[in-house]
Amino acid sequence: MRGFYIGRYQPFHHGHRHMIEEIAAEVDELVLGIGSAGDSHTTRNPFTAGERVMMVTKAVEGLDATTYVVPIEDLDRNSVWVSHVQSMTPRFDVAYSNNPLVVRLFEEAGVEVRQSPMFRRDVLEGTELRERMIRGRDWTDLVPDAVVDVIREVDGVKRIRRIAETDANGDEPSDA
Ligand SMILES: Nc1ncnc2c1ncn2[C@@H]1O[C@H](COP(=O)(O)OP(=O)(O)OP(=O)(O)O)[C@@H](O)[C@H]1O
Ligand SMILES: NC(=O)c1ccc[n+]([C@@H]2O[C@H](COP(=O)(O)O)[C@@H](O)[C@H]2O)c1
Repeated sequence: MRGFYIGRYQPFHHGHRHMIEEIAAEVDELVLGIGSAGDSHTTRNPFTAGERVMMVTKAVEGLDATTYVVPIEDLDRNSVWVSHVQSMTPRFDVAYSNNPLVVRLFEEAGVEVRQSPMFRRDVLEGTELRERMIRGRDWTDLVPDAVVDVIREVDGVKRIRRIAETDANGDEPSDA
């Protein structure tokens, strides 16, 4: 059986890793969608699709299930989004998500969806991590070591701080 799990992974954190470990126990193969692939360099979406491909690929190394990492750009039309996803990915039998819109769209398209409880959501949340990077607070314990390495390689903390400063000065539009 093959499963599908999509997230923006801005950045990939231990909550995602926990969910993937649970999914890997149920499937033979797992397709990991990098959502909003066309977005980067904003406070809500600081990292590029390529950077997130590196984070996710390295963070799932050693998992029993075979994994495929596929970037997926957003569409203006929710009604055809599931077909768009299916056109970009290996065929899958079940979708995993805790995102209510994603759950609704897959269910309406007749795809089985499985949800799981949030894991340590008080700290394991992308928004919280980005805020910690901007404020200079510790964030490295909340993500796999491989993700720390990628963010260091691309000088990601400096980037997100610069974007946040620009936003605060009102110099540039942002989707945050
Ligand atoms: N701590 C967690 N435990 C379990 N699932 C999680 C956790 N955090 C996020 N998820 C789920 O992982 C998927 C991808 O989430 P996403 O990449 O948006 O992360 P996020 O932490 O919710 O980020 P953001 O705060 O930037 O929206 C969604 O289905 C989301 O509900
Ligand atoms: N119409 C669309 O393009 C559409 C619809 C539903 C979800 N998505 C994407 O799926 C991903 C869902 O991931 P999150 O659970 O991390 O929000 C996001 O990147 C979101 O933009 C896109």
